Amino acid sequence: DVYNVAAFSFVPSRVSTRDDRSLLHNPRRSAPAKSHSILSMKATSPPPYPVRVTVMGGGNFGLALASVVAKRGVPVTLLVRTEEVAEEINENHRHPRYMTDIALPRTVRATANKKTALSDATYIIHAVPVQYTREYLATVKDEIPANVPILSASKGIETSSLGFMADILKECLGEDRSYAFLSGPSFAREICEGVATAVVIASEDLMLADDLAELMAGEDFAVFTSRDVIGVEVGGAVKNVIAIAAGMCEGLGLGTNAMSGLVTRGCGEMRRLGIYLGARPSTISGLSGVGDTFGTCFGPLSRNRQFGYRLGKGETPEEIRASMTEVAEGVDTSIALVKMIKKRCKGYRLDLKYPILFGVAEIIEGNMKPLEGLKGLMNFPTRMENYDERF
Ligand SMILES: NC(=O)c1ccc[n+]([C@@H]2O[C@H](COP(=O)([O-])OP(=O)(O)OC[C@H]3O[C@@H](n4cnc5c(N)ncnc54)[C@H](O)[C@@H]3O)[C@@H](O)[C@H]2O)c1
Ligand SMILES: O=P(O)(O)OC[C@H](O)CO
Repeated sequence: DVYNVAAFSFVPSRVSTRDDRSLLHNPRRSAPAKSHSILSMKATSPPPYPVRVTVMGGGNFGLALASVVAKRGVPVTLLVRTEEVAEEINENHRHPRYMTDIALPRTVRATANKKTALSDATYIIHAVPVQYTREYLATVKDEIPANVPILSASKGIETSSLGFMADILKECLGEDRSYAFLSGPSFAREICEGVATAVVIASEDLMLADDLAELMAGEDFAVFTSRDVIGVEVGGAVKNVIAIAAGMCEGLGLGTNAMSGLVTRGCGEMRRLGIYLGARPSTISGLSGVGDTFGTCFGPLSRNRQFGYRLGKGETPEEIRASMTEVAEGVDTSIALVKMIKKRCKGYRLDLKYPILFGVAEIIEGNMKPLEGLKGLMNFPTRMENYDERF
């Protein structure tokens, strides 16, 4: 499996005692109950200082990150929305709705009591989808102790404010605490199965990023750090929109040439926007940018890609939305992205600078069919290939 062989090189050298079998893709992962059998559930040593982690959001990614922390031997509490879900997790070590075939580490404890979950947390991980975040934070804000750092794992742009997670968190929880942002190709299911995963944690407070990396890194979870918050956030938001386009490409029955061209041009739009907003180009080329775009566009697990695939097959955005039980962040983010680009990027004919991002938004809004979008991209005037120009 080329992806996983490549992933070996991401594992930091200090992790030398790993059992390499636990890093391999599990071909039997679709088999229920045994799907995580190659997981080495043993905890590695916890940090030599007292730490308690609380994860807000008991969806797929909240479960995955709670598992990562628990496997490091660190006490972790999952804050879920109902006592019924909490009881199910505490008694049967499974979530009743998300990844129901995955057995969580037994040390993951769940509660619906905000005070119990948050009052003594050393770090709080936020894994609630972007569009619900503001409303969610209003309900927990009073229980979050001052100064506790927050690690956000959500990817996207809020439709109401056109802000990234960094903007929303600072507005809702204040500018005084430190924030960090985890991103990169990291499907919840593969994390839970112990398949090798490499992510990046970005923070303006590099010591916080280092501490979180130290806390979370393990034999199957490599963590890199960065100071480039905007770069990491642009990648996380844009890659989901490119994945919708890639799914459409697949749904329309196009080939490898089309898919490769589309994803490369999409990454070019990501780079152009990132540079415009102050990102480092190398961040866009890294795990949270091009890396996550590859994982989301080419792998089978992405909900955004699945959304696009169904669009390509002829379903309407409304039909797909109504039938999806999980969040595909790229859908709302595509609309927000276009508005944000129009608001923040100077220059004219921005639709020609970001044809894929603008095209996906038009299709999601029902103004264009996927095939028309494709024809529009193919009928573009001849021009230089240049991803560095800002506008
Ligand atoms: N699933 C993954 O593999 C993955 C990987 C990396 C990043 N992410 C990101 O993590 C974030 C969370 O995604 P997920 O996959 O866990 O989502 P999900 O669809 O699995 O779960 C949704 C979560 O949102 C909560 N929720 C639903 N409606 C809500 C509401 N009105 N108010 C408050 N909470 C509500 C649910 O209780 C649940 O915890 C997203 O931004 C996603 O892009 C996901
Ligand atoms: O399933 P998706 O499309 O939300 O993607 C999940 C993660 O962002 C992959 O890194």
